[in-house]
Amino acid sequence: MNVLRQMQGFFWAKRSFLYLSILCLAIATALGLVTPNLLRKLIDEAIVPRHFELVPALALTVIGVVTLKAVMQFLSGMLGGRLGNYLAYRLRNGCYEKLQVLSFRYYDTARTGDLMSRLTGDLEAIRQFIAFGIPQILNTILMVVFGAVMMLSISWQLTLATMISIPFLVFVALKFEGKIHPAFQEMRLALSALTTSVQENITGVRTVKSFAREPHEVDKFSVRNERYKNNQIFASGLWSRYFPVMELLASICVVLLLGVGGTLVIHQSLSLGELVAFFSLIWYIIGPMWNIGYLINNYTQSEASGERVLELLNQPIDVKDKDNAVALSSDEVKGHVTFEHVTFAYGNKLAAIQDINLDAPPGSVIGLLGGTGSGKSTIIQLLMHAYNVNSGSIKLDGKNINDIQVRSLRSQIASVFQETFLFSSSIRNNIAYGLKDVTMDEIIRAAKLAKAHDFIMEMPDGYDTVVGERGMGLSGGQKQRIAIARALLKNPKILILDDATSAVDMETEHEIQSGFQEVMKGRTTFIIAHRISSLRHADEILVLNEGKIVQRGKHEDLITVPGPYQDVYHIQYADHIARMNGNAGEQVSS
Ligand SMILES: Nc1ncnc2c1ncn2[C@@H]1O[C@H](COP(=O)(O)OP(=O)(O)OP(=O)(O)O)[C@@H](O)[C@H]1O
Repeated sequence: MNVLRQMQGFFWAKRSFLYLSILCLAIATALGLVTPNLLRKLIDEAIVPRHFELVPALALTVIGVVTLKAVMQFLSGMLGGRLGNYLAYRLRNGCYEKLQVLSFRYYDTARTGDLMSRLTGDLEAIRQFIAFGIPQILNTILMVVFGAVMMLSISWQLTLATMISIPFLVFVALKFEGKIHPAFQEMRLALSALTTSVQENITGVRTVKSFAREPHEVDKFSVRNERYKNNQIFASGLWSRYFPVMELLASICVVLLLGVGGTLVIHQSLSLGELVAFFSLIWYIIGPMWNIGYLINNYTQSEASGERVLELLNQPIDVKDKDNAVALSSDEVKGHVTFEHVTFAYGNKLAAIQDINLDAPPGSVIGLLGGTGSGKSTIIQLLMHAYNVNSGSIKLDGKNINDIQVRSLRSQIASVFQETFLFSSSIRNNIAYGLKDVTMDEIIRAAKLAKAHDFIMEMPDGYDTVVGERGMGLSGGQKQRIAIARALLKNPKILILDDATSAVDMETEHEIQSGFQEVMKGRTTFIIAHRISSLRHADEILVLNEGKIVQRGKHEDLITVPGPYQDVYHIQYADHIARMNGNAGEQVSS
């Protein structure tokens, strides 16, 4: 119930549906009680005293009542269904919006399959509970209460006899629930493992195929499929045992009532009509008992689903705008970036970067070089305010980025990452991603600068060619060039190239970089690269090792001093250096 209270905001606007649905349900349940009474009348006042002229009117009344009850049930179901759908719709939107604002820190540990199941399976469980679960629970309560009152008004002795069987029925129902609940949970886990297999297999299809691991994947899937099948067999075994046991208990109750009721009729303390009416009321009490296990199960499952959805909705946002955060105006931003003693660690891990200082005046190019895990990408992530720094400060034009609206800050930055993500849409839309009012000419200009225009024009539909999910159908280099075009089109004040040209050949890298020279003018650019050729024109190169800056300076200076930069230079330019030395040797000897 606490879960429902917390979700109130999502369905409160349509609460009238809930009230009307409950009202219709109460009317339908109450109308259900009229039929046994009419039966009693029919037997005691028409059939036994042989007043057959009353039969047509009573029969018509029964039909009228049953029809009205059906209409009420329909309305209750329809209104409940609408409310359930409305709530699920609002929650789905709410969850999706939340996913957009959650910080990177959340995504560092989030699992795709888990999030998908919250947005699908869990939301469906909540919808079902609101649409059918709540009406069923209320229906059960109303049936038991109305039925018991009515029974008591007919015969307290028979009511007592009925009540004797109830503890047994409830006991069996609860025992069953105790077994079926874990079985369902196990089934859900097995299904989740099964879907994860499929998801990972499809996502990682290239890796699977390149390692020829198809048989292993098939085996893995078979094991999980088997586990799911066994769970289902176990659960259906439980169900198939449950109903016969309940039926047996109910039949014993009916036999008992026949005995007691028959005796009362013989001794004329009960009329025949009353006995028949009582029998049709028994199901008012026993019927709901059959469902009690299912209802409890349904309730606990939906509550668990509700908690999982609420956990996502209530997830704290790590990086968010301060109340007085300012919005940047593109015309005023110059792009002067400074890091002052910045230290940062992911979660409880060791610091990923330590005491980083840098000054990137507007229009300058900063190169970042360092081994794997040395902290290059972390510096960039912090500049985009993906995480909050642990200590120190990052400033843009002298303003601490903590005081700038996150979206406004990011709108000044365009990045091209190592891995390019393309949406399954046209190339044109992928290049113009996130930008409104972009002309085709601008898109083509950006694509030309990124050296993407020619290969796009060779594609069947040119810029309208739809690329597959994650850019399937394009080479790594082509994807990267589209990403570069996307970044250039954004016309940012700060450009980030995180190993941006790693997937293109040296020649194309050179071509793209000469394109960059032009577009980088007036923009502060950060280049992360493993190739010295990408960094050599930078105004300052920072060499990182284990999160610390170990060398800094210009290419020409860095190659002259012993250190990691010179080492990398020697490795990458071994041929060139050998040639130079050879020439020098020749000159000396000649
Ligand atoms: N999202 C994350 N969660 C936890 N730790 C992380 C995360 N990203 C990076 N790290 C850790 O932070 C350190 C610095 O990583 P970073 O990605 O900045 O290195 P890098 O120099 O860019 O490496 P590469 O050249 O391989 O991309 C590493 O020890 C890495 O394991």
